[in-house]
Amino acid sequence: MAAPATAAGAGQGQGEGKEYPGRLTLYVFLTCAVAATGGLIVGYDIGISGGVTSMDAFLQEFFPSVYRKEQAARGGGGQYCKFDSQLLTAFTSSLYLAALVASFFVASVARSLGRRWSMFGGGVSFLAGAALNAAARDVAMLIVGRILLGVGIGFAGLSIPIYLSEMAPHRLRGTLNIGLQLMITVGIFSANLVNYGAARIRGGWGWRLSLGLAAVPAGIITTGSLFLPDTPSSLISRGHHEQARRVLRRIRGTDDIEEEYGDLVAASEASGAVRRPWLDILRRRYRPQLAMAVLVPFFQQLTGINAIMFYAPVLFKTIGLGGDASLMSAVITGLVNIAATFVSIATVDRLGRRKLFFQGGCQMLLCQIVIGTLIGLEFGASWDGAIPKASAAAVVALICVYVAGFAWSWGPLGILVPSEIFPLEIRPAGQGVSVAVNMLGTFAVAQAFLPMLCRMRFGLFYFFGGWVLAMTLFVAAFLPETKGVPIEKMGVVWRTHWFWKRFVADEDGRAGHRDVEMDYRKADGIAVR
Ligand SMILES: OC[C@H]1O[C@](O)(CO)[C@@H](O)[C@@H]1O
Repeated sequence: MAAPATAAGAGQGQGEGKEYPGRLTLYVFLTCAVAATGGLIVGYDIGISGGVTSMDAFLQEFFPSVYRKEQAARGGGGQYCKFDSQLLTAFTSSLYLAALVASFFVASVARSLGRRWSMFGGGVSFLAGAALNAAARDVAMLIVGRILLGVGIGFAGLSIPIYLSEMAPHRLRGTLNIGLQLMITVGIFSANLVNYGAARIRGGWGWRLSLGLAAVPAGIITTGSLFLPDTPSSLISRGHHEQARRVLRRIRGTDDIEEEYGDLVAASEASGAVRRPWLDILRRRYRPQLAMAVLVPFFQQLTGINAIMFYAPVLFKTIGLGGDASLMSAVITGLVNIAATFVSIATVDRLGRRKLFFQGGCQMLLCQIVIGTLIGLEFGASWDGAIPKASAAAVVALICVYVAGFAWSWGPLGILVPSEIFPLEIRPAGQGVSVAVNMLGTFAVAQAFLPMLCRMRFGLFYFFGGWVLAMTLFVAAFLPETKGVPIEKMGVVWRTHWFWKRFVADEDGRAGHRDVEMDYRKADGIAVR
């Protein structure tokens, strides 16, 4: 059923979209669900490292000096610094550097072989990494394994968000895209559970189980991707027109796909002129998208979320909860993370991206101020002994509220927004930039968190809080609303934005999308200059 086009607000560049015929079919839902399972590998890895690096047997075997330091701190004193070791953080963060490097060449694979094969490649590399890690005999094996996992994550992080955004009917793009973040949160949570169980295994081999079980999510996406069709956009841009039509008919559940197909072809033809996406992306007319591809993931990581995700067990141990209690608390934050992601799924295409960013930002900021103050008051600058039970419980509760705020705002939207703003010709390159920045940010936080906790102590929460304030103001002023705008017509949100229009306007004539966008703007009652 074709609904009439609705009017789009200009102001912030908000655009309500037009409607193509078709509906949400079971088929598109299932393909998106299978693709989203790739998020499990990303999440599993984020959740597993913190728990493993707090297991005594693992530390004794690979990082004996950290182990001795931790033992010495058990009697009290030095709480903020007991886990500070560069080698230990290198274990955690080597993966993110590898993913960063991988995201640069995956863009070419996604462009020339399609989104599906890049997902498959990611799964295979991740499988190999899991095997190597589970069998590790020395730090070198551990780190090579982590690098393979990182390459897997680079592949998945680049191709899955694009896949989802290209398959989804645009009215439900947010909802379906967030399936990926949902799977990331499920991955983190499963990893926390596995760690909780593995830490209890006698004989000190629990960490092998934790690292080896990464093969399960890797197996799921590797096999799953073999059954997925490629996206219509990707098929068209590689010249498979009939196949693209077939997929479009099937995913929209109607034969009346010519209008959408025509727009996709127009977008693809416009993009045909772009032969060097890595250079073209630097052109002035792509400046708004490039700015977002860099800043959105950069800010996402500076919320400080991964300080919690990686190190929740360490952090909770640091504030004096026992080993088990701290893993258990990490499990609780994991559950909150999943549950709150559903809020985003349910509201993102109705409320829009901006409202969620704004509400989530305010909630995180408040929590960070209160947590910092609470820990500061309890411990001050010198940290001796454990925090009283009531205060520790309050910190855990506040961290949950903070995680919830993140999970319906910057978590999913940090993936969704970059995947939906780029025109086809530079979409993989743009997503590559976004994944690279995300990985760099994740790496920096992973690497810097323990030394920062050691030096800034409770002030660390204020540090991240300051960034959350900055990003919330940034969104208010610079991020246009993208809900409901067809992905191939996204150019309109920049052309009607108070700030960004100056970058896109002067190259209009050469933009290629001009006609398509003009039609869209006329249809939607947007003033055409
Ligand atoms: O759910 C939290 C997780 O979500 C991400 O931000 C990905 O969007 C990760 O970096 C983080 O660990």
